[in-house]
Amino acid sequence: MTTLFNKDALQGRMLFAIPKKGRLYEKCLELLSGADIQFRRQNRLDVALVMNHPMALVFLPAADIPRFVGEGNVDLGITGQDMVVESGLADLVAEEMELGFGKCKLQVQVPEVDEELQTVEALVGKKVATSFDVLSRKYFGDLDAQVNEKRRREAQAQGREVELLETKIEYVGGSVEAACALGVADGIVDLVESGETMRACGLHAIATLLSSQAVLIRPVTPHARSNQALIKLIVSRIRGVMAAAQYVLCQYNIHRSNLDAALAITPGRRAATVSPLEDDGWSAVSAMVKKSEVATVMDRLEEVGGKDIFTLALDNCRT
Ligand SMILES: Nc1ncnc2c1ncn2[C@@H]1O[C@H](COP(=O)(O)OP(=O)(O)OP(=O)(O)O)[C@@H](O)[C@H]1O
Ligand SMILES: O=P(O)(O)OC[C@H]1O[C@H](OP(=O)(O)OP(=O)(O)O)[C@H](O)[C@@H]1O
Repeated sequence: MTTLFNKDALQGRMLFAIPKKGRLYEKCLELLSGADIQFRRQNRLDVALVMNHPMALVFLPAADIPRFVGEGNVDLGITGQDMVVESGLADLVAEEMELGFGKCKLQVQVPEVDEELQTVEALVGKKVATSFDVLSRKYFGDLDAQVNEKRRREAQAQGREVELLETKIEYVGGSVEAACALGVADGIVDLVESGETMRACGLHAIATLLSSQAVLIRPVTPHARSNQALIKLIVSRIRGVMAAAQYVLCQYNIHRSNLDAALAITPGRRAATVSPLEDDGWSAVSAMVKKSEVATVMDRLEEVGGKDIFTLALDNCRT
């Protein structure tokens, strides 16, 4: 019987790594569907052959994807920027594009009630629990050095000995937010999006290590077997899905005397399309407008005499 965990089954296929579960999974499936990457994932299998391209999807833990990409075992991958930095392999991984979902911040959090621990300096020498131990060791390593240097200078001025402090970073695999309540740590370093988890645990943030979102990544040094043409096609399709999600097509009519003012409001991505109307002196304009700016753009078009203004959602596009 042939299994998908067989090198031969994957021979000649471009490999694309997708988080196997968790916060990024559903959004990745939407992106694959928008890019018309067709596959059927069999129950319990972490490899799926793509039906309409010589390609296979490999479902991996988000934390492992930077290594598989960086070492050239797969040709493309989606994971969080936080995972890329935490992997320590950022130099081997090229960020092809930010994907606009999975937005969060990696923050130092402490119990709100603990009045003595309201700055990161106050955590120096104490215990910090996290799943991001590489980033946390670096952050607190630098902070320990700064705090110790200050203490050393103060002690020297007073002619006394000083004890150097070292923050202890405790790795925990999940449910980091429970660490303080359980007495495992004085503070934590964990991801925050809405802040609900943090607040529910009586914690608040006192510093940010980094801001993150999902990214499409590829190896800096592609594998010799890589199908570069297919990689380029898939990247371009994903870019199209991303652009379609960010833009709408705005159409309106405008008298030619106000056309310049209107085009300054809707310059389009490259240029707006202007067509003459039968009605003397009027033009029809269509231009791509950022979704986030559409209400303001419509207000401003009305102000300069725009008529019959409407927007159309984009399903997909290439720009
Ligand atoms: N609350 C959140 N909001 C937005 N994005 C998040 C959030 N939590 C995590 N992420 C992003 O999703 C990535 C994967 O996190 P997730 O918690 O889904 O991990 P996971 O792969 O399911 O691992 P595990 O379940 O073992 O913790 C993170 O690295 C981060 O980039
Ligand atoms: O600010 P919020 O919107 O509340 O999100 C933050 C939570 O999301 C992540 O965990 P997730 O729920 O993915 O589960 P995990 O703890 O198992 O990783 C993170 O570790 C926080 O616990």
